[in-house]
Amino acid sequence: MSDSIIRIDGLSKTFAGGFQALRQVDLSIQRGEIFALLGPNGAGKTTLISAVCGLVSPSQGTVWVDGFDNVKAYRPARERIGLVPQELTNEAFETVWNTVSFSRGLFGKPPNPTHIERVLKSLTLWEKRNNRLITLSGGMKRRVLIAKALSHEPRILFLDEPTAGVDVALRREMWDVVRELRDHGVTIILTTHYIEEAEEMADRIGVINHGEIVLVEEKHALIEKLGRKQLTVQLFEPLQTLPPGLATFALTQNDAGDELIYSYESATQKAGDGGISALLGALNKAGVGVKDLHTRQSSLEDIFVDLVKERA
Ligand SMILES: Nc1ncnc2c1ncn2[C@@H]1O[C@H](COP(=O)(O)OP(=O)(O)OP(=O)(O)O)[C@@H](O)[C@H]1O
Repeated sequence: MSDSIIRIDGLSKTFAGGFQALRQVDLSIQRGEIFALLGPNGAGKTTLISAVCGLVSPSQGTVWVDGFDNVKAYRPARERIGLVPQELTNEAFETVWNTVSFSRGLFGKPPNPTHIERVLKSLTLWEKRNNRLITLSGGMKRRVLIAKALSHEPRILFLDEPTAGVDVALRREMWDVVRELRDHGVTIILTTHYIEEAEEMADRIGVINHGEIVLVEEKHALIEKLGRKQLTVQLFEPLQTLPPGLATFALTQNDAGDELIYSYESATQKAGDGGISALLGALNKAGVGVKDLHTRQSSLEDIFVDLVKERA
């Protein structure tokens, strides 16, 4: 058997109003991996994380955290988990040092300034330790959230949408931080809407929809499946028939005949017909005037819709 740090068995959650947010979820998280949980709004990601962290009580099923039942052995299970929420709440006037130290205290752990110092240094927050949170940049605030979650030395870190609404530079910075934590042996579970984030970070990807895990797959296998792109070629003149030189390409035309739509695999770029440059060459050779080009990658939303349709 592989080494699971979290095992979720038959987990269901029906809220008081009767809404079923989780349906018989079975999932194992491997020790030391980065697992990305993807799903559209309302899919059940936060409910699932909350149930694992013991913040939502399941209607059915069991969660094992490092061998501890998270209901019957709540304390040791919860102690192993750090949870990074999306936003800081109500601590604007507290200093970085105090807020991170206080988080440790919430787990009943004795003060350990050496650990807090190590965490702050590893997140490049050490220079800011006496700053009030209100004076920090957005990126620094996100790092404080991670520092708080690491203050009690958890082995597992949950990150709920770690880069929602942040710019590209900061997103890359967050990714580096997460990777470094993994290199130090922390198991990471993150939720995200960004395919790019999952693509960049995750060892494995799970997709949840309508409270059901619809797929769990090793990243590379998933990207092979999902990474489709579309190139739309706008023409100066509508084409009545495709010139023979274009017959080898997987093209469709719009009704007006002035757009050609070409689908190809983005992840591998291994189109058997030679790909975009060959297509443009063939258009040129056939004397077809190209007005404009657009590429479009399947969005996560598209992918989910496809996944759900496939499994309907
Ligand atoms: N306390 C609650 N009572 C009733 N329904 C709830 C409660 N909390 C969540 N839900 C519902 O459960 C479903 C799943 O919500 P959840 O927050 O887990 O989704 P999510 O995948 O995290 O979505 P998002 O990406 O929007 O954060 C939603 O339809 C939500 O309205």
